Amino acid sequence: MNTEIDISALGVDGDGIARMPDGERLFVPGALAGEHVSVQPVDARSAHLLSVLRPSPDRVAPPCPLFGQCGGCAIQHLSLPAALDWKTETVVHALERAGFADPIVTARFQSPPASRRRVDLAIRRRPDGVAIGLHARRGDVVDLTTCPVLAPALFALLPALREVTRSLGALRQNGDVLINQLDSGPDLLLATDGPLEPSDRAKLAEFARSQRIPRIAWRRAGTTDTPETAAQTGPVRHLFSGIAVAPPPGAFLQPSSAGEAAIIAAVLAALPRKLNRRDAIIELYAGCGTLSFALSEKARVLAFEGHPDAVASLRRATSGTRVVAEQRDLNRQPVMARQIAEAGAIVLDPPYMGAGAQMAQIVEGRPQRVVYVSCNPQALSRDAAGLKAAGYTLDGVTIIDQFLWSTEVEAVCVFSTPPAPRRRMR
Ligand SMILES: C[S@@+](CC[C@H](N)C(=O)[O-])C[C@H]1O[C@@H](n2cnc3c(N)ncnc32)[C@H](O)[C@@H]1O
Repeated sequence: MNTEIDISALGVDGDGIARMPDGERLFVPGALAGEHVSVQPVDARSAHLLSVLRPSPDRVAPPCPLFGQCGGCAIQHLSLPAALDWKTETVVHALERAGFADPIVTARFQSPPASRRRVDLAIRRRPDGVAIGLHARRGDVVDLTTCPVLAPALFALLPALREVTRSLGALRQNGDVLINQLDSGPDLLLATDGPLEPSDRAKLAEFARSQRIPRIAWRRAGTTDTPETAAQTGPVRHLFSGIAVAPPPGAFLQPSSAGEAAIIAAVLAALPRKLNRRDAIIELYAGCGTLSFALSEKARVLAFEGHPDAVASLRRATSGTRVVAEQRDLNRQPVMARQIAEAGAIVLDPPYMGAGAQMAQIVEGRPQRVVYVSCNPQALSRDAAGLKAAGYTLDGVTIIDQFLWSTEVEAVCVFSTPPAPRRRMR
């Protein structure tokens, strides 16, 4: 039976939320906060949007014809300024839940459309060819025939990529491809559900030559095997703060270069003023050095990273710099409180699940400045609660929206604590 309801909020997945008379929440995909809508209930917790009777002033026409089918974007019906406000609130609420009342938002950044330089796409063989794209929210792959998010150079590869993957014996039904748009050109990590035959390698080599792709790596789909090089036409190279790094296939890269610059600027601005040349910054979850070389302009950097290939590429680039890189699984073997305590500052950029066991050592080490780069407000809330309990203040937070039209948001948070009082000698 159709019902009219008021939408009171936008949930973390981008669905409208209505409060029902029994206090339960009803999720309505496609509806926005403040709207009066007509819905058809699907089950006790969700409903299908039939029509918007009173639209939000923030509602806009989605810029992409695939919106609603393709699972890549969740909030194209919300204006970009309103999306940035909503993402800001998500981070602010996460910090409030951790105990920091009224966080000061120091700066906000939103990347422009058509600037995404890293993407992970699914590949499906179909009777009429190959589809390459993102999964529908609860369904199959939607062929990416247009995309307002991807950088044009990256999107331009897709037609030729469809053709070459269609011809591969290694692609039986399913595969995926991670593309990093590096300074040296597109870097592809292809995974397929069948083994790579010599004839496949020849086709990939020709594709790499014709598309000016320096490297195509391959591994079996569904595995985390070390990728093998399937085709190489030239060196792989990417500059981080002017230092050339050769990232491994599928390396973590910030999704846009402007977003990367905004994160670096916020992290550098957060460092203590009195750092001197002998101080060391401890950088945790350093990847291939996105932040490391920028930080090294301020002090020595001890950079810890768990992925062996990432840390190897970082290490190869450190000669002549003030960065020392060490491989460490920071869940199993965190940097201990005693070493943390001696650092001039701690900079951490943990994965989606947050800093886990490493956070306990940071809290115990009580460094004066902790700069936390977050990609998940829930994990940030958990980790920041430990800092609050230890007496830290939150100096400010920078909001970074570089996953345009998705529900993802990043933040750079600056935490400080006064030095521990010295014990008097009796
Ligand atoms: C969000 S990325 C940040 C990388 C880098 N700071 C950047 O901006 O490019 C998180 C990094 O944490 C690393 N990582 C994930 N789990 C880890 C662990 N248990 N120990 C150490 N590093 C880990 C990943 O390999 C990845 O490089």
